[in-house]
Amino acid sequence: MTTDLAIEAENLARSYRTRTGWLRPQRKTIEAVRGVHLAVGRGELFGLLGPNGAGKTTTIKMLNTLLLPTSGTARILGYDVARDALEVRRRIGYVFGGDRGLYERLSALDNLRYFAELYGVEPREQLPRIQELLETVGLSGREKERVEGYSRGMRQKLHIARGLLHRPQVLFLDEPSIGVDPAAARELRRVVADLVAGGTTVLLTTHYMAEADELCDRIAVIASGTLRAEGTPAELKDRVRKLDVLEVEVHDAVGPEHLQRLRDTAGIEQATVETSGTVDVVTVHARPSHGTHAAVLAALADLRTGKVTTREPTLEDAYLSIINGTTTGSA
Ligand SMILES: Nc1ncnc2c1ncn2[C@@H]1O[C@H](COP(=O)(O)OP(=O)(O)OP(=O)(O)O)[C@@H](O)[C@H]1O
Repeated sequence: MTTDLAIEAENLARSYRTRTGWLRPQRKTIEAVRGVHLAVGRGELFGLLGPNGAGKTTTIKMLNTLLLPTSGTARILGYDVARDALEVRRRIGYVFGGDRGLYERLSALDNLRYFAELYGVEPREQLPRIQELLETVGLSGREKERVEGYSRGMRQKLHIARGLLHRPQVLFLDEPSIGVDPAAARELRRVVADLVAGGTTVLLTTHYMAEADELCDRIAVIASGTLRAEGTPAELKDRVRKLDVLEVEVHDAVGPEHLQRLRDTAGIEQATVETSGTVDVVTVHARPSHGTHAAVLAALADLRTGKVTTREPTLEDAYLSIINGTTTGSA
């Protein structure tokens, strides 16, 4: 089957039926994914970003045949995920973050041997393929150790090696760097970038904006089951480039009333706060104006403020602006 697209979705939707309550249980339908369109080219590294519960994992599970769509269609390398599930499975790998999916009491080598058997890798190809993958992910020399002694970063690398055993053309990476330290996360990014350089198509979900910015060719932002924006990291950042980003250090606790005061100020599109060490840092997105500086400080007048800085918008600024609804549509 020939198509330039590795991943396609048209109007893809999935709802879950659940029960709420205990004494008087009631049926409830959750529309996790509501009509998603995707077109990912072969060899692309595509990021799917969104807040918790946005529908990222549900989307991935439909694309990799683990869940049937409630409506809509999806194809991987031209094969329909519902009708040609076997053909799809042969060509994809799935790696998810966290602790599931590996045998703790076995060595990394034995884990990979087991999965190679399970994925139907030819017996005489198994060992060379495993050695090659251990090399790719940087675990050579540690493969005889039991997984229970592995660090988070090493486990993630092993997960990636497992997902690549059968040489998938399309790899789904669901939060690969969750809980991994910065040095190990950088190593993982190198592994992912190398895979894409070698021609693998990757669909990645992550909550780390800097990771998405560094790695992804294109990004789609999903919230409440619908796509809110799509474009290259640069295109997404351009949406907020017309805004000034102001950061104010505050040495007292910033309350919801301060944020509300800021949001009610003319020209301010967004105000958020994050605690960094002993200070609260208030970030404000504002339309460029001479008065912004003074207006922001006035809104925080009852607090002890420190350094005020203006900086270039980051992908995180663009992301927050998209999911909070201050920018919409395709880039
Ligand atoms: N098996 C299930 N049964 C019922 N509801 C579910 C099920 N799986 C997911 N949901 C709901 O569907 C919605 C989307 O969940 P999903 O796991 O796809 O989000 P996500 O974007 O991957 O979130 P996170 O970033 O937290 O992993 C959420 O409201 C979630 O509670």
